[in-house]
Order: sequence, then structure tokens, then C-alpha cells
Amino acid sequence: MILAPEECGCPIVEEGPSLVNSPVCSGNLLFMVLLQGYLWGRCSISTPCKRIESVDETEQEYDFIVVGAGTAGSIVAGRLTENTTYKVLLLEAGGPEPLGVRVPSFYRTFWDNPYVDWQIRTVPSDYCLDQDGMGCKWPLGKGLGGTSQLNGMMYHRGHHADYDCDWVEAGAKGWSWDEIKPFMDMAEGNKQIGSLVDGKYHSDSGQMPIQTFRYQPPALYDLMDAINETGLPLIKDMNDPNTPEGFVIAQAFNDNGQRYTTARAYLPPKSERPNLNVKLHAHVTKVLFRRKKAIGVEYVDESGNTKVVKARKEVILSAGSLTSPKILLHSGVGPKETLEPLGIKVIEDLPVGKNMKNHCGATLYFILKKVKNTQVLDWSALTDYLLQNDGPMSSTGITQLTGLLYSSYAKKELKQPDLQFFFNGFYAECSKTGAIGEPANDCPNSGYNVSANAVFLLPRSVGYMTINSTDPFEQAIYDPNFFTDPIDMEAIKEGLDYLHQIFNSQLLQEQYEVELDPAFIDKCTQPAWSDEWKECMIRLHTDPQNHQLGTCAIGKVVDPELRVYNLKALRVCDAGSMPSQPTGNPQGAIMAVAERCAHFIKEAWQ
Ligand SMILES: Cc1cc2nc3c(=O)[nH]c(=O)nc-3n(C[C@H](O)[C@H](O)[C@H](O)COP(=O)(O)OP(=O)(O)OC[C@H]3O[C@@H](n4cnc5c(N)ncnc54)[C@H](O)[C@@H]3O)c2cc1C
Repeated sequence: MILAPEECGCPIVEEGPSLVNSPVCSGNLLFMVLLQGYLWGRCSISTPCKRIESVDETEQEYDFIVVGAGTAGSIVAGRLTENTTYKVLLLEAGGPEPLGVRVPSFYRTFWDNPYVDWQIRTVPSDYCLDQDGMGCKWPLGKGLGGTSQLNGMMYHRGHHADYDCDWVEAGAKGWSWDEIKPFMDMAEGNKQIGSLVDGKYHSDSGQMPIQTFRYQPPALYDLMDAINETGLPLIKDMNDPNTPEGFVIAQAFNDNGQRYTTARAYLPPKSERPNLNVKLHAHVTKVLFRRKKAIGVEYVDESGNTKVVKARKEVILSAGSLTSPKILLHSGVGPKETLEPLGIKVIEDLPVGKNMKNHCGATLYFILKKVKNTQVLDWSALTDYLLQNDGPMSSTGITQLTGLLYSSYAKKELKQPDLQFFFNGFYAECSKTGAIGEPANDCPNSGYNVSANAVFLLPRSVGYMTINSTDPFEQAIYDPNFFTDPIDMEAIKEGLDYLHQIFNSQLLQEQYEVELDPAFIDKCTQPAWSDEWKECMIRLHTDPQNHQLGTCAIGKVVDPELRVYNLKALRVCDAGSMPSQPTGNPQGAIMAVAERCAHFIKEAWQ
């Protein structure tokens, strides 16, 4: 039933950008206006009684200050305030979660929207050449839930060797698989134990709901059949250590057809948790110190006023791997050769920002010349969604399929696949009029567009971030240094060969008549699929993942309990604290880092 707003029990406050002006879908005003209105009116989607309200003014002092209400920060603040004797302030530069991010099929809709995306660009380079020579675009979440508002929702825990070998060897003592697993379990609320996945490798007691999306488009099953035809494995659970390799419909952070950000999963409204104050539109500019002890932070509020707030016990930075180091640098914690020339007083000389790592790959664009029904957002999809939380709007199309394989550089005995594959298309994100059965916007003239990505998960190239200004509102400098190690390029080429096999399969050729999209290959004039062509495509259509980490790594900037070395009362708890990549999607590991961070803090202050 479609409910009228007054039946929700709390007033509906429309916040954040609307779907109506989405750049992904223009020209369908009436249908999109109605769709947005129906979503707001559906209480189980807009959940007005669970709204996280921002305090007007912060108090002078709190026990703990958490900076950033993103993926990790929401968990840290949610867990700390379970202890009702702690008064916690959660400061977030962005605003509330826009309603549209809850709809899985709109998962790309808010990329590049300044309300929810920091719109980060890396330094110009000889890759990401399809992005106007201005460096790579890195979408980065802003607002409640942080990047868990924008991401593809795939749940992966990484492989045991990521922790047992890579993390521990990098100095993360106490972070082996067996030691981190309890915290993964603490976060995971798996809804398919017994029906799809094995309880030995999953937990159902955590706060984050996890399951496969309810809906899979028919094209996804064709794609799986094509993969099967090429002889590549299909698996049921990519988190089962016995099946590390294969293609799978990923389990995702969702429930009842809706995305769950960590803010939604962990942060109760003010009425239920009075010891938690959330201040939105509060941009933290620096940490304040008395000698070597963090005593509070400075932030700028929505009116442009600079405020100071004190912490009795600790300050926890969870502003993400690209921003926690930036705040540290502006506070005087970082390499002295960076800080001194800028005139920033050095509080502690540490290699902040120096170990920036990210997964990297390439995107190939295809046209399906012979397509079946391509329109996936229409009245029928909207009705399925509103009435049953099901249908095309409740999933991410063929993006919910992923695959993990070994390149020739992987150590198979470690069961640590180092290539991952993603697919994009068949999203219910755009419609001309909402009429059932009409073709999608990009049909039928040239065909229907899909794309696929091959990503190397253990890149050898290491980047850095730094600042060259004392203005905390200026973007920092991000240089991922992709391909400085030639192995990274070679491994991605192997990944492209797998995609070639899949898209060249008899099934996809016969049923979809697939070909490379001429609009995306015309700059690479070498013979298709030659080594030179692949390198050209990789540099042109580079696919930097948004899995940046390591900028405040354990063993370099923070100790194994996530405390900044040689300073008191200051921790970094987010992707930046992770010393190296999990081989897969990182949010599972980031949630475990945040759970464990809260655990360390509670233990320290009990
Ligand atoms: C497009 C995309 C797709 C992805 N897909 C997946 C996926 O399918 N599965 C997966 O596991 N991972 C995925 N990821 C990666 C994953 O989402 C991120 O690694 C993770 O969310 C990062 O968590 P975090 O807590 O470190 O930072 P964030 O979630 O980014 O949180 C940082 C928060 O701090 C706030 N903040 C920043 N600066 C300040 C400041 N100065 N003052 C106050 N607040 C501040 C930010 O606004 C933000 O809310 C994807 C990422 C992207 C961008």
C-alpha cells in the first residue's frame, strides 16, 4: 500500500537532492516527480521516525569526538554511545542521507552531486585519459553514511591471506584473520545463513543487514551462462574460503529492497540515544593539541562560523582515507618536510599520507546490438518496488554480479585471487515516460550499452596524498602513481583477456550480438586485443576503484590499537588505517576496523 505521509507517525522532512534533477536521468520530469513523491510517502522507505537530527549548537565539551559520520565513523559513534555514561559528539561535513540513495537501482545517481560527493580529482597523469586530462575522478561520499551512500553495496570480507600475510607483515600486529574475524562477525547481519551461505563463514547477529538483492534481471543469468560457457567457475558465496575463485551474485548491504548505509544501520535517532549529539554540515578543520595530547577540534559550521569543541577523553578521526590524513596535516601531524615550508607548526613528524593504495583496473564498453526488452524503469517497476520492495528498482542490475580470479602473478596456494570483475548495465535508473515496454534511451539506434571492468587487487604501485596550502577547504593533492610498477599493467591486461572470452562467448554473440562500442575505442588504433591496444585502453579508460586506503596505516602512523604514534588521545579509525588492500571490496574490512576501534576505546576507558 502506498501510504500518505501523515500515516508515518512522524512528519516527513524532505532533505537532500531529489531524483528529479538527477543528471543520470533527464527529460522524464513527470514520471520522476511522481516516483520521488511516492517514495517519500512510503513510510518504510522514508522512515521519518528514525531520522538523525542535527543539534543546533554543540556543547563545550564531550567525552569523545568522532570526526566523520561515514562508513566507519557511524559505527564508532554508534558503538561508543551504547555506553550511556559517555557523551559523544559526531561531526559530519555533509548533510542527511538523500532518500534516493536508499533505492539500489539509483546507486550511481548521486555520483558527482556536490551534496553527497566530494568530487575528488587526482593529479593529471598518463592514465584516466578519457577524463579530460584532469586526473581521475574519485567519487567520495559526503554526509551521513559517507561513502556507504554511494557504493555498489557488495559485501566481501577479503581473503585470509590479506590479513595473515599482508597486514601482519606490514606491522599490524594482532590483525591476523583469526583476530579480526570476531569484529567482522560483530558487524554482519546475514539474512541468508543456511539458505545460501554457510554459518561457519558468516554471522547473523550484526547490525548491518546483508543478503543478495531480491531481483536479478534476465540479462544477468545470460551473462552467467556465458561465463559458464567459457569454463570459468560460478560460485555461491565469495566469502566462503573454500571457493575463493569464481563469479557470483554478491551479497549486498540491503534489506527490504533498500540500501543500508552504516549510519542507517548503527545510528539511532536522538530520542533513543540522548548521549549522542550529531552535528551535520560541520567541517572539521583541525585537531587541537595541548603539547602532545589531542584536546578537541576546530570546525566550521553551515553559517561559516568557526567553533571549538573539547574532548575529555579522545578524538577519533573517521573522515576517510583521503581526509583523515588531510586533517592531520593541517593540525601539524605529518612529514615535517611538508609542514614546515607551509608554516604549519609540527606537532609530530609522521609519514601521514605516504602509503596511499588503491585497486586499479580498466573499463571496456560494449554495445548489445540485438537486445530484448531494455527499459527497466517504468510503472511496473515502480509498482513492484512500492508494493513488494522487489523488482528492478530493488537491485543494481548486472552490477550485482562480480568475479574473482587469479592472475599469473597470484600465489594460488594462499587462496588470494588478485583479479576482480565488475559489470554495469540494466539499472532501473532512467525512463523516458514510465510507459511499460518502451525501449531505453540508448536504444534502438546503435544498441544498448553495457560495460565491464577488470581490476587488479594487489597493485604494487603506491601513491601518496599531501597538501600544498594551509587552507583546509582546498582539495588536497592525490597522486595514486598507477602503473609505476609494470606488473600492475600486465595483470590488468590478463583481466581484459578474461572479459574478451566472456563477451566473445557464443551465447552473448548469438543472443545479444555484442561488440566493442566504437565510440570508446576510436582513440586506440592498434589491432584490437593486441598487447599495445590493451595498454592503450587501460590508460584511456582506467578504472581506479574507490578503495583508497593506507594513508594513516597501522605500523606507520597509528599503532595496532589505532592510536596515532607518540600522541595522546587521538586515533584514526577508517580505511586510512588499513595497511594494505583486502583482495575484494573493502567495506566489510572497514566495518571490522570500526567495530574493533570502538572495542579498543571501550576497553581503554572502562
Ligand atoms: C562508487 C563506489 C563504489 C564502491 N563500491 C563498494 C562496494 O560495492 N563494496 C565495498 O565494500 N566497498 C565499496 N566501495 C568502497 C567503500 O565504500 C569505501 O572504501 C568506504 O565506504 C570508506 O569508508 P570510510 O569510513 O573510510 O570513509 P567514508 O565512508 O568516506 O566516510 C568519511 C566521512 O567523513 C566525512 N568527512 C570528511 N571530511 C570531513 C571533515 N573535514 N569534517 C567532517 N566530516 C568529514 C565525509 O563527509 C564522510 O561522511 C565503493 C566506493 C565508491 C566510491
